[in-house]
Amino acid sequence: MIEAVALTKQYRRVRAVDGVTFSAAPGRVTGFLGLNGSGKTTTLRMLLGLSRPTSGQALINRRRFRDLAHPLRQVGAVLEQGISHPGQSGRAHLVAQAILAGASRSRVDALIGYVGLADAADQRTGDYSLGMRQRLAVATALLGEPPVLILDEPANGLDPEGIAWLRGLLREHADAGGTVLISSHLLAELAQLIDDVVVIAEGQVRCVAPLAQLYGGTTRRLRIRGRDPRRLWQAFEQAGGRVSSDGQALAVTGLSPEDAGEIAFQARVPIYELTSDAPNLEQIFLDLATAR
Ligand SMILES: Nc1ncnc2c1ncn2[C@@H]1O[C@H](COP(=O)(O)OP(=O)(O)OP(=O)(O)O)[C@@H](O)[C@H]1O
Repeated sequence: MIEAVALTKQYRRVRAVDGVTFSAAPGRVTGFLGLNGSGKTTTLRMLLGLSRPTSGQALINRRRFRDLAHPLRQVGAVLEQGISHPGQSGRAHLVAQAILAGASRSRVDALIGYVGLADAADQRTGDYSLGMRQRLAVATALLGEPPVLILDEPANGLDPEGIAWLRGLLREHADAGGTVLISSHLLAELAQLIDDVVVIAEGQVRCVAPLAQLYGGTTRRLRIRGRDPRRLWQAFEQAGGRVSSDGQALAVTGLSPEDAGEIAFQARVPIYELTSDAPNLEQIFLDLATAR
């Protein structure tokens, strides 16, 4: 469990984080979303004990990071900065970090395979691609088998295969009862991955909701073509839908695809096409992240 309670960070003139309250629950992947400079990194650094809050509380499993008995066994972090010495191999880095995390050599070997670095483990990390460095950072975070994972923009530098890998890994972690908090400035990048959303803008929380609720709040538009458009138009309107036409197809809002199909069937009009606009997630996010 991760909790931010009225968390605030004031730098000299900048209030980077301003009364932020949210929680990330076990068994869920929580996306922490905001545009550049919105306060994500500052919040995560406070949760990880790397920056002291001006006021409010940053808690991991109900304790401040510095009060955790075995921090590396309770929380794993992937932060934006490079974590390894460029001259060191990935394996050497993990072996050194394993000592701090109280992890065994066999755990290191297992993690190298788990994050897909088996072929690159003995190369200098200075020669790693950004994606390989992200994989190494994830392996480092997992060394102490922590139930809580905090990741700052981990999808940066990953190709689609890497993102799919990360998605599988974090889902597995949450399904096993772990807590995952993952930041990004792109909602679409996380849409397949997260259960809950926290949107931050100008240091303040703008939205805390399950992802499904963000989707649900938008009205989907159906595009429908059938043999008798005029009859369909009437039938949809009678059922409470709002109908317009672009000359080729009807655009219908206010009805679900299931309703529209049933209504066409009742009206005995064969349907040639029935598609539903996917909600534009990036637009929903931008609206939230830029609203005042
Ligand atoms: N050490 C610091 N001293 C002064 N201001 C800072 C410091 N760290 C961050 N800030 C300011 O606080 C605000 C929030 O920064 P933060 O890095 O938390 O945002 P972010 O959402 O993580 O952005 P990004 O995605 O670009 O990393 C910014 O205006 C930033 O300039």
